[in-house]
Amino acid sequence: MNRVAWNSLTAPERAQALRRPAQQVGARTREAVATLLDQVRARGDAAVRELTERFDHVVLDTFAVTQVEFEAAAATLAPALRAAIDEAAGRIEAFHREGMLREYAMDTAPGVRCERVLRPIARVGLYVPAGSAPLPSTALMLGVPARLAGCRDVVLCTPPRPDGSADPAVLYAAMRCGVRQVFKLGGVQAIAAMAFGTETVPRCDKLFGPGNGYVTEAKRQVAMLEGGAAIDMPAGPSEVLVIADAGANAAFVAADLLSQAEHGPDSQVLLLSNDEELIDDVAVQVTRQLAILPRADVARRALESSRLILVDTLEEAFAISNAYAPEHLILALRDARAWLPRVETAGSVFLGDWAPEALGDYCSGTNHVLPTSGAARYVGGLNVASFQLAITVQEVSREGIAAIGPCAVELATAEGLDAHRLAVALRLEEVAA
Ligand SMILES: NC(=O)c1ccc[n+]([C@@H]2O[C@H](COP(=O)([O-])OP(=O)(O)OC[C@H]3O[C@@H](n4cnc5c(N)ncnc54)[C@H](O)[C@@H]3O)[C@@H](O)[C@H]2O)c1
Ligand SMILES: N[C@H](CO)Cc1c[nH]c[nH+]1
Ligand SMILES: [Zn+2]
Repeated sequence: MNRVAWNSLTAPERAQALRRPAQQVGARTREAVATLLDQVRARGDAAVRELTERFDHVVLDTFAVTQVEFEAAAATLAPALRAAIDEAAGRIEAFHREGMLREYAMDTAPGVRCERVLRPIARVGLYVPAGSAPLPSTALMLGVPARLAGCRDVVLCTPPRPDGSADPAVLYAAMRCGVRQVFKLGGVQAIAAMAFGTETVPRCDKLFGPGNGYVTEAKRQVAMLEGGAAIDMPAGPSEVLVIADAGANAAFVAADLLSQAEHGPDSQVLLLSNDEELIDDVAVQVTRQLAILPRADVARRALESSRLILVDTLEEAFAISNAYAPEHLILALRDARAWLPRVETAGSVFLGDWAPEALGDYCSGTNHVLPTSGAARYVGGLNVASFQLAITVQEVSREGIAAIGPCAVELATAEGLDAHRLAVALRLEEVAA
């Protein structure tokens, strides 16, 4: 793996060391995605069918998963896997339920009642990746909060397998969340179908879920197009940043780095440590563990843009991490909790030697749909609120307008908006009469 000593790097070299491969989405990708979106928008299902043949090498007459397919999926799944999906769903639901927004109301002045009420987003589109590995856990991470929010229509797209079927574990996880509108579609064509609607895929108000560079770029573009759809966040190629001290277990750290590297060639994994010996040991462990990883080829490509970084102090490591804003941050530190206040940006944090990031991926209860490419500077991971509208309400009595009306009149006058002033002043006159 690439090793660097932070204090020996110039400013441009530091920027280069932390540059994400996914940020190098070139003009060519942007243009290709825009063209594919246009095709689906203009020609609906016919274009979706052609693109599925081109990119997934599958010819599909219909994309919708049938009741028979759902039942077959549940029946073919090994009982142990069904039980694991059920167990994970239970903890994800418990944690997300506890963190739900609440409605509230208060009197901001006598006779002025202000409230927040919550409504589900009516029709949401979920994307579950399956390009290089089907991710049933992602179906849970999306489906559980959508269900808790009470979304009326939940559409889910996931790429087809070579035989034209959908992954049975993804279907079982979808069913577990009450999702029955599932389409065997992947990539840009899936995002376009849910954003614009086609003859068979319903148009959705907001799209959710992770994906590769094409999926993430397609989401970015549909969010900017008139008649497109809102999106949750940029949730692209996986990342992890580990801050480890001399007492960390090198084999654990290496396994955590590789667990994200194996997601895709454009994943990025970083280790920051103030202990050179630990870095040596992690490098040895990475090589050793890579030798027996089935997805070693993918991981090796991700490691090309990954780094083992020697820092002078742990404080410096936190400064680097906060600037980088990683999707996942592992603190393999003695008394990791004591360092938590230093964390200013991150999608999800894992404290101590016994909290591998893979637990958050599957079953600790937190959500694994998290911001990548530095988006953790301004957005958090997926939660129930992502699927809700927070609507404010105000109810004002005669007493209320008498109390706060003059304030509005003053501000409207200052802004030179006379109709605003009048809307309040007329009522004030009536109340005074
Ligand atoms: N940030 C998060 O929260 C999070 C969570 C889970 C997974 N992920 C990431 O999701 C990604 C999953 O990627 P994946 O590839 O396995 O599955 P995917 O489902 O995202 O992408 C597969 C689809 O890409 C399309 N595609 C492939 N080559 C193309 C091309 N040349 N042009 C246009 N479209 C093309 C195909 O239609 C295919 O169906 C990984 O990068 C993983 O790290 C991120
Ligand atoms: N680590 C991924 C998010 O970057 C989520 C995931 C799903 N399955 C395994 N991992
Ligand atoms: Zn993962």
